[in-house]
Amino acid sequence: MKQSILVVNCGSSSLKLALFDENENKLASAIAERLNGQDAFARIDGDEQAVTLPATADHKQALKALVSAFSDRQLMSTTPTAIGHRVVHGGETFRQAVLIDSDVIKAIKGCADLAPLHNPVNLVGIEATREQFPDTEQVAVFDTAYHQTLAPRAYLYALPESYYRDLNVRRYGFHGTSHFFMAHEAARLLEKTPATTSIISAHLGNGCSITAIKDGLSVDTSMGLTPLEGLVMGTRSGDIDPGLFDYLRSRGMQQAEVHKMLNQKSGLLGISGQTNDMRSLCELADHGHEPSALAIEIFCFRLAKYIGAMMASLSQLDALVFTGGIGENSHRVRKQTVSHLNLLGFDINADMNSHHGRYSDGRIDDTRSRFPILVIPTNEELVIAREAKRLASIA
Ligand SMILES: Nc1ncnc2c1ncn2[C@@H]1O[C@H](COP(=O)(O)OP(=O)(O)O)[C@@H](O)[C@H]1O
Ligand SMILES: CC(=O)OP(=O)(O)O
Ligand SMILES: [Mg+2]
Repeated sequence: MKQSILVVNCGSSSLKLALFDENENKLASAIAERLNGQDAFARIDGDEQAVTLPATADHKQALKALVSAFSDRQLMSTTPTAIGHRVVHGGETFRQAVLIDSDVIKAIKGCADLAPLHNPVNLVGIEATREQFPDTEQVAVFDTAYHQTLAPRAYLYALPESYYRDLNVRRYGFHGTSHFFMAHEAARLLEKTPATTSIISAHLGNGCSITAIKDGLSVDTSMGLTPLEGLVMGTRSGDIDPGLFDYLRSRGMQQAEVHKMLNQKSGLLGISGQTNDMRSLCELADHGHEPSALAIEIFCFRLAKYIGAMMASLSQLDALVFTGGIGENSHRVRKQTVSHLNLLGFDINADMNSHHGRYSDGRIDDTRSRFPILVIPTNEELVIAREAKRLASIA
């Protein structure tokens, strides 16, 4: 019988699916967007015809519809042999991926307070696939797991120690699956081994984070207790002064309102007043829209400052790596970011940067640059599929 591994990534309003065969070939991938609201929309990559969904479809309905569409279009012939789920917050409970059982589900629920936008919806995905494929082994792969090698100097906040001891308040870090993949891909491209490779990995998607990786291990990262800390993101503010809470409260704003403002109305969207989509922002900026140009500049400046900060954790640097939808595609963001780092010795090659993809080694640094600069497409789904295959003991 043919084996296949289904990878499920549930975001707050989206569902991404990928299907792999036992040899890690991607058989199909699909996305459903605008779930739990109006105008849900789904499509299979490489297929122009949309997959029909009820307008107010939730994650469960979207999953069913996409799995049936995979079968109807002959992309999937049998029940998957294993299912891998992205789970955002594993707290300190999960240092690595695990097979899902009822205790694991309970523990993931236990971490939900720390990632209220992500974990509950990850659990909806797990419940939906357990219902649809009750006999298939399921594996949870945590964004936080790769960052469990951070030392106390990097993960502790300068708060009274009881907050860590009694309330688990610490920096956890996220996007670990992508940063782990960068550590391995960069080593491969540089013809080294991960255990001897040190990089700074900038994952720039809707959520953005940066990680210092020393000899293959995460040693510092920009996201903290929740995925709100650090870089400027699509709709999240990243770092702010916590004094803002007192000030806004004194001006009559409620906690829920502040939460929504910082998570959903800030970042690129907040500054530009237009969109959280970097591609659209670049177009707007090209047409002279100043708030969009400013949003891009604040995004790049914060990122550049963090690249400098990440160097404090490393004793050698083999490459600066850009990944995620923005990191892989926006030559403007890469150029503007590196322009703040000339004093540290980073220099980009304008031609290689704007024609990235023409060169198979991923390099975009100039010969003058002290450090290699790489663009590497991320593949979180492949890492999740590998973990699912490993833990579900597929031959
Ligand atoms: N050609 C491009 N130029 C600039 N930004 C791009 C381009 N292609 C994609 N992006 C940006 O990548 C971001 C989405 O990244 P992605 O990694 O796909 O997100 P997610 O975190 O949802 O997986 C969006 O801001 C999008 O505009
Ligand atoms: C943790 C996080 O920010 O995830 P995403 O980029 O999917 O929002
Ligand atoms: Mg992504």
